[in-house]
Amino acid sequence: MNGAGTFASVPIIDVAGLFSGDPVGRKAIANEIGRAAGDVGFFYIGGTGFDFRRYDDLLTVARRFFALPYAEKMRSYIGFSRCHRGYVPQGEEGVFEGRADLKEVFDSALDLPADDPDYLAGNPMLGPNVWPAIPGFAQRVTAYYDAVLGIGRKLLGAFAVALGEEPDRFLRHARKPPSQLRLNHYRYDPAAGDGWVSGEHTDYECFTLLTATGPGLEILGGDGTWIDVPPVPGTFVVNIGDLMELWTNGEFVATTHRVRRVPGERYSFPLFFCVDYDTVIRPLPRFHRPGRPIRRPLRAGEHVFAQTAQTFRYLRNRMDLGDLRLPEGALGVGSFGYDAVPAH
Ligand SMILES: O=C(O)CCC(=O)C(=O)O
Ligand SMILES: [Fe+2]
Repeated sequence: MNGAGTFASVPIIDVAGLFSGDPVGRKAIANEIGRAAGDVGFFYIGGTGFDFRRYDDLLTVARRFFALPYAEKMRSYIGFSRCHRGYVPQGEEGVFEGRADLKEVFDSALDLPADDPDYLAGNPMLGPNVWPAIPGFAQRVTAYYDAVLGIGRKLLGAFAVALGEEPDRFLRHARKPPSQLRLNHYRYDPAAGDGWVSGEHTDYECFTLLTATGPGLEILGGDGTWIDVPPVPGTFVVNIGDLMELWTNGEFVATTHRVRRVPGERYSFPLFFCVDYDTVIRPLPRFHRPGRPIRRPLRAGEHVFAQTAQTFRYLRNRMDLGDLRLPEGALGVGSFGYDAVPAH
């Protein structure tokens, strides 16, 4: 935790130059991205060239899926998958204080064949997706995933440049990463009062690229106040996750965030950009600074899985039964992010 100061707003960065051939322009944008990643841990990116019809298409099939009867959705239940794919009913996932989030989710990730060697070897995050029987669902989820992953690769290169590293410093570890795309559905409940529908947390991976249908996302400022991060048309919200915070020894910060209840139904689509499962993440030597303890290394996929296992009911049950153990040296939830005390 770098004890970052206060920030009043979340910057919007036009990243079009990252996709052009001009190295000077690319460096300037990378530096802007690096500043936002260090000061706030959250920023918007525009100018990505992303065709937002892919977002509309994804939203259409997400609506269709979540409108199915519960029993039908449960045919894709995540607990049936051996690599954490499928439907997450409300009550399945909870981050803090034992209270479950008030949302339902569909989880997908890199879609590997059933004979993938890591899957066959029992890797808990790598393997095939689960697809519900909705026409176009698999195609639209995949089209969105591939396009946004491509933008993520550009960003990962820009982070390296901003940090003074070789452009492929992180990218060379992103060959077969278990990056997840989540479809979050927050149902509208007129009887419910104020409060949050997704508890405060940091994201576990390198960084997240998010689209959403409306406001509700809030991030924790260094002074303990919550700041609104509503969607801005034509942009993605980007936020730093635990692994990038670790790699930079706290130079980039995995900012704590949560989702507030809003008067209406809400969908959001975070893509959590990860690196390869077995990548050992240890703080880069340039961030070994006086007064900043050097954090312990973690394996990328093991960290993501350990956090997941502590927050999903079906995995906690397996641990209770002794069928599953947390990886050696796994951290508890909430081990990253600002040290600020939240003002509730
Ligand atoms: O719904 C949102 O805007 C954010 C969701 C989120 O933070 C998450 O899924 O990790
Ligand atoms: Fe999140």
